[in-house]
Amino acid sequence: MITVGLLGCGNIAGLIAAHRPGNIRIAAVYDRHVERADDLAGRLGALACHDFNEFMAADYRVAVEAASIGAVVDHGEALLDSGRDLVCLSVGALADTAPRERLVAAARRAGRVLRVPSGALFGLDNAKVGRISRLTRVLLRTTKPPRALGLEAGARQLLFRGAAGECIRRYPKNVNVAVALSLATGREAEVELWVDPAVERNTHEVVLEGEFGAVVITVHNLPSPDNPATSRLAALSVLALLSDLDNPLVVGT
Ligand SMILES: NC(=O)C1=CN([C@@H]2O[C@H](COP(=O)(O)OP(=O)(O)OC[C@H]3O[C@@H](n4cnc5c(N)ncnc54)[C@H](O)[C@@H]3O)[C@@H](O)[C@H]2O)C=CC1
Ligand SMILES: O=C([O-])CC(=O)C(=O)O
Repeated sequence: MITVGLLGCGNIAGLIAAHRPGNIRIAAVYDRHVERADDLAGRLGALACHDFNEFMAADYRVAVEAASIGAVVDHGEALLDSGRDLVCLSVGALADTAPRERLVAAARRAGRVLRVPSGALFGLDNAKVGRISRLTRVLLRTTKPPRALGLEAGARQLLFRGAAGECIRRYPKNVNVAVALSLATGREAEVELWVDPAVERNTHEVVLEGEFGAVVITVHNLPSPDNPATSRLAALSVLALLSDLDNPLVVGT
């Protein structure tokens, strides 16, 4: 049984709770909105933590952050130092070298692992060959319905083109995947962020070229029910990651 503490009781946490398989028990939940923690804990029979100290004191093996970049910056190190693995969805917190190195150092000190799930993307598994064999192009082209960014647009519109680190600074709730792709490949991704009133799904195109050859992967993600910016796949991907922690047969690089 894998025991989990959920940091953040919003949309992804709700999906994790609804779809969790039998080998995962959510033992404790924490949100800065106390009523969200109470509500989710009530549905799960978990401990509702009303502040971060309570969450630290609770008994679970893996912390899953589904909150915000700020939550990772504020609490990531303490969670790792306490001897838990940390699964981090707000990957934008790892875009800059200094905070990333602080978290990695904490994981190393504690002998634990900071895990970045595939989230809303497919293809991070073999994208990791970029750390072994040269890639000449790493591009993420993301297209979302305007409402996912709280915008109205009459036509397809390019919001941003440039480096992943700059894109996540400008759109911290929409392109965590760009930072995940950069970390996987070891090369900062170029990003195009579009809004398009003609699309219903959050669409991510991953384009990689290099010594291995070339690949284009397009993911057409259903948005999640309570947050159109976030794809359902991101929550399911965390459950797949957690399920593998105790698995004697692990598939995928
Ligand atoms: N890596 C990936 O592929 C993806 C990552 N994300 C990221 O995952 C995170 C969660 O997404 P959702 O569940 O859709 O968001 P949400 O907004 O529905 O829920 C986030 C919850 O966390 C709580 N929270 C935020 N900061 C907190 C803090 N410092 N301390 C305690 N509670 C805090 C909020 O009150 C809220 O209830 C976001 O940062 C989002 O950008 C979303 C989609 C894909
Ligand atoms: O859920 C998605 O499609 C991607 C997303 O919001 C993110 O990476 O922050």
